[in-house]
Amino acid sequence: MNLSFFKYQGTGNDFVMVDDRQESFPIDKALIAHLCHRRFGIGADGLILIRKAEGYDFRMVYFNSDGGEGSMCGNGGRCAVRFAHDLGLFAEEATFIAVDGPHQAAVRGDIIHLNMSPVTEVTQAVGYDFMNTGSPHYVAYVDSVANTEVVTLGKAIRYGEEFGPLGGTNVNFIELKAPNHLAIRTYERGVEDETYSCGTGVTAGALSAHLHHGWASPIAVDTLGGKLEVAFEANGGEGFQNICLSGPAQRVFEGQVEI
Ligand SMILES: N[C@H](CCC[C@H](N)C(=O)O)C(=O)O
Repeated sequence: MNLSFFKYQGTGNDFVMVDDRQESFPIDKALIAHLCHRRFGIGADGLILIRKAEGYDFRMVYFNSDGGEGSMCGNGGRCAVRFAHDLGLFAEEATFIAVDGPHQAAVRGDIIHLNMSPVTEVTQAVGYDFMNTGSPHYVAYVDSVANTEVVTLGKAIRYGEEFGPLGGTNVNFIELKAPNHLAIRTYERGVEDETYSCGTGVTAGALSAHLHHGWASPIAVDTLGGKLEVAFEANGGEGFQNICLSGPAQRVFEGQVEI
C-alpha cells in the first residue's frame, strides 16, 4: 500500500507523522523501524499516528525509531499538536490523549505549549535524579555538556545493572548556564543514540534544577536543536503539577512511500 506521511521536527527531534484517523496504518515493529531508518527509510527519531479519540481532539500514538511503542514523547507531542492544527482538528487550544493520559495544548504562532503529566515522585540519589515525566529520565549534572561523552555514558546507564532490568531509562546531562537557564544533552532509549532534543528529558532537567538550586518557574533550556522553556508548579514535597513545555514545532516535508 501507498502511505502518505509528513515529517515534523521540534527542536531537532524529528518524527514521521501519519494521519491515521481511518486506522489503516499496519502497526508493525520492523516496518516502523524501517521507516525511521536514516539510510534505508525516511529517517526520524520516532513515528506518530494521529487517530480519533472520543472526547478529545485526537489521540497520539508514539513509537520510538526502533519500532517499539514508546512512553510519552514531549517533542513528539508538540509536533503532533502542530500536525493536528495543520489538519484543522482544532483552532488554538487542543486536548488530546496519549499513552500517559490526557494533555492540553495551545498553538500560539510559532510556539506550541504542551501540558505534561504531573510528576508525583523524584528519586534524588547520589550523583543523579530519577523521575518519570511521561517517560523515565535519569538526570546528572556536568560542568560542560560539550565535553560529555553522552552516547558512551548514556548507554552504560541505560543498560546498566540498576536501570537495564527495569526496561532502561533515558539519560540526561545538564549544565547550569545562568540562573534559570540550563543546557542539556540526552541519550534516548528506543532511539539508542543521542537526539538533538528530548522534551520529557528537558522537563526532567528543569524540575531537577528547581529541586537542587531553587530555581523558580519558568526555566530556559538549550538543547542541541534549539531552545525550550519549562513552566511548573511545585507542590511542596517532590511533586510537580501544571507542567508546561513550550517551544517551536514545524512541518519539514511530506511524501509518499510504498509499504
Ligand atoms: N523524544 C521524546 C522522548 C521519547 C521517550 C522515549 N525515548 C522512551 O523513553 O521510550 C521526548 O521528546 O520526550
